[in-house]
Amino acid sequence: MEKIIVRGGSKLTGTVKVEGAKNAVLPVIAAGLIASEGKSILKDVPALADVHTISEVLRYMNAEVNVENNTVTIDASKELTTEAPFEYVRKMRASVLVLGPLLARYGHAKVALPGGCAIGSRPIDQHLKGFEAMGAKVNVGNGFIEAYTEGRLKGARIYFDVPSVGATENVMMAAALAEGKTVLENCAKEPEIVDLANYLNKMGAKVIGAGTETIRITGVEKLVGAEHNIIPDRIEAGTFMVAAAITKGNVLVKGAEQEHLRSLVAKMEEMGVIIEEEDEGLRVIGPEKLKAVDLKTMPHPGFPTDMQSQMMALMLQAEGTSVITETVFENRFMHVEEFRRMNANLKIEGRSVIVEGPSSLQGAEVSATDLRAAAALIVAGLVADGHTRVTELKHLDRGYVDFESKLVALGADVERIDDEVEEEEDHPQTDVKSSLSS
Ligand SMILES: CC(=O)N[C@H]1[C@@H](OP(=O)(O)OP(=O)(O)OC[C@H]2O[C@@H](n3ccc(=O)[nH]c3=O)[C@H](O)[C@@H]2O)O[C@H](CO)[C@@H](O)[C@@H]1O
Ligand SMILES: C=C(OP(=O)(O)O)C(=O)O
Repeated sequence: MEKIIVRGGSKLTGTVKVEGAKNAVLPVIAAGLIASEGKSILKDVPALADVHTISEVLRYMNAEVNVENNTVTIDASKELTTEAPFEYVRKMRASVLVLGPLLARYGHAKVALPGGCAIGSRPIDQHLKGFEAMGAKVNVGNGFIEAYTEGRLKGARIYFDVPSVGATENVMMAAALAEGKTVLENCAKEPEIVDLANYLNKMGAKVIGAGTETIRITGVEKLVGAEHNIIPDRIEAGTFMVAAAITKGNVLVKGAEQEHLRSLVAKMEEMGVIIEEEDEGLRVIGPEKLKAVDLKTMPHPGFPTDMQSQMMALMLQAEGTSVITETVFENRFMHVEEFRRMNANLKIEGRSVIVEGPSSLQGAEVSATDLRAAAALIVAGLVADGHTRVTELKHLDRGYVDFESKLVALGADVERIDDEVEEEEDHPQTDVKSSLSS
């Protein structure tokens, strides 16, 4: 098993470039299924495990997908299979995003039920409610969701009970090929939804209002492949911003979009971090002392839940009591126990965590509980005394490209090793022959 070893104590300096956004590229690749003609060429695609998983899902469905040098080409013009088995959905929940495109194009889609995960139960009732409102019949049973419709989906007015990113995307894709007009209300407003709408529009869709509460879609009869550049990853950018701040460093995060990061920038500034907008991105300068703050995760433009664990690491270094309240996912505090192994002073109270800082963090063996927790533990390791060993790297690799190499380029002492090699070094196996002869 692989581990990342972090030796704390280095200040980060220099420049790091962010990749294309995982949460933008996954729905965009799923949307590639909707094009019955032409090829899509997607650029600035991050080389992530999740990108390979969603590409495998499309290939399973008979689409041609080529992933090379940050470019993905998709040709979905052949007849497609409309089912996605559990082996893919298990690896990556975003596989459910093929439901909308397939249902709209073929009137049928069957996808394994995603089930719960480490951060919460993550139901998909709002996706299904949207499809049903457009005339689909939906059956959930035997571990599958199956949706079908006679003829085309019909445009409808749909009010989401919660502003769900995935439901907004899935239903928006379905509505792009539906008959007539669809109005989606109480939509999620994340930048990744705007990116998906832009791609759909390049394919010939008529979507307006993405990024606001109300999205209006006029259905068209067919969509064709298009070229599209994926937006920069605001969560990867935010993670490096926190890494720079926690080490009292000075880092230019190239590609960080101030517009997408307002809530994070505001919170970090409240803590005393200096953040300057430059032509190429955001420069982050960590202060000698960080101030304690309170924060609450909320749908965009509120503070992103995907930055909650990294900010917890930063708060561990702040002077005083900080409170983090998680309102998006009901179980996204699994990393608290791992931070405690590093000597952090944290207390969970319902949906909040009370952080008493500054903690003198100590290196320990910790396990990544989800992908952001993986990054947060590594970031905490940058200021811990001694070695921090982070395991369960499959989570990290879902969402970060070359995380450790990028940190090393900024001056951190971080390496990925194979567990067995490390054990071999710690306890070299006795050479049986030489020990017998001695
Ligand atoms: C691939 C991707 O883009 N993942 C992001 C996406 O996940 P995802 O799209 O799964 O997250 P949602 O926005 O759907 O979830 C937000 C909240 O809505 C609830 N909910 C959602 C759907 C539904 O049908 N019913 C329901 O109750 C969820 O349980 C959760 O409490 O947005 C999350 C919230 O910003 C991020 O943490 C994830 O990184
Ligand atoms: C929770 C996340 O992603 P996903 O929805 O793909 O699990 C994340 O990116 O932090």
